Amino acid sequence: MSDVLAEIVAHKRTEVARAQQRIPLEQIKERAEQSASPRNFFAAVTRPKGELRVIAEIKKASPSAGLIREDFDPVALARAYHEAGAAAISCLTDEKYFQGSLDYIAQIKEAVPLPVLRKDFIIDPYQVYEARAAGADAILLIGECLGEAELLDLLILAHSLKLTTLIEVHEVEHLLKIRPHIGFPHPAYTLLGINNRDLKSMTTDIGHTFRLLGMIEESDIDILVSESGIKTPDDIRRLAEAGVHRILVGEHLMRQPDPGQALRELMGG
Ligand SMILES: O=P(O)(O)OC[C@@H](O)[C@@H](O)c1c[nH]c2ccccc12
Repeated sequence: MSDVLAEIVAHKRTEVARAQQRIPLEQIKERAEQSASPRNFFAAVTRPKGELRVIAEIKKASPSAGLIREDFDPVALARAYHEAGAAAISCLTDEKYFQGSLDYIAQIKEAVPLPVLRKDFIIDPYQVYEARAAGADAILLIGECLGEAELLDLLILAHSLKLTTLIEVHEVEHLLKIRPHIGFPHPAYTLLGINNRDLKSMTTDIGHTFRLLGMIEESDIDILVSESGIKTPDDIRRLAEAGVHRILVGEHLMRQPDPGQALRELMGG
């Protein structure tokens, strides 16, 4: 684990302990089970086959970039993304490092019909219940943060709550670890993300997706999401030529005065 990631994960453990004192596990479980049925994030991102689908991200700040967008209204951003043709929304919910909030999810879902991913560092079942209770339709699981047994437990729990999971990796080592579990416990609810950001050097390179592509089954290409560092229509064209049609874009859009217009331009008018 990189230093940044290790620090964030350590902080998450204290955060989960604190949250559990406020709302005990039994109570958050109850709230999760009583919340409305999730929207189908998986279907929104993978259909139709072979066509570009963009997960547009709502992110005010990040450890690598600092403050990204001063004028930050998550609901207005979600509306703009929806009108521009985003397939789904990714919303940072980490408060300390990304200036996000779990409350944004419900606000966004009230404003747009798109499914929403809780983008956070999930290391504990408590956070999965919390995500569902907050209205999330999907959660991110990061290969670099989780051992194999932990990953399987979280996948089973997410599936029992009808959440889609996006399992993301950067390192080859972690791709090898998670590869046998792609599609577990249900093939219709897991997505595989390749994160182009190297958390050690904090640089992004979409070439990383091409390098790892050879290690991914042809049949998994439709569930593959290239994440981070995507900025131009040319990036998208190159990914499409390699068969990658699902992408996750944050910073580039968040830096533009008009993120909706920027998304339209990115997707090719
Ligand atoms: O802002 P970018 O370079 O377009 O990247 C978006 C997304 O991939 C990035 O925010 C991300 C990928 N994996 C994460 C894990 C946690 C927090 C954030 C992320």
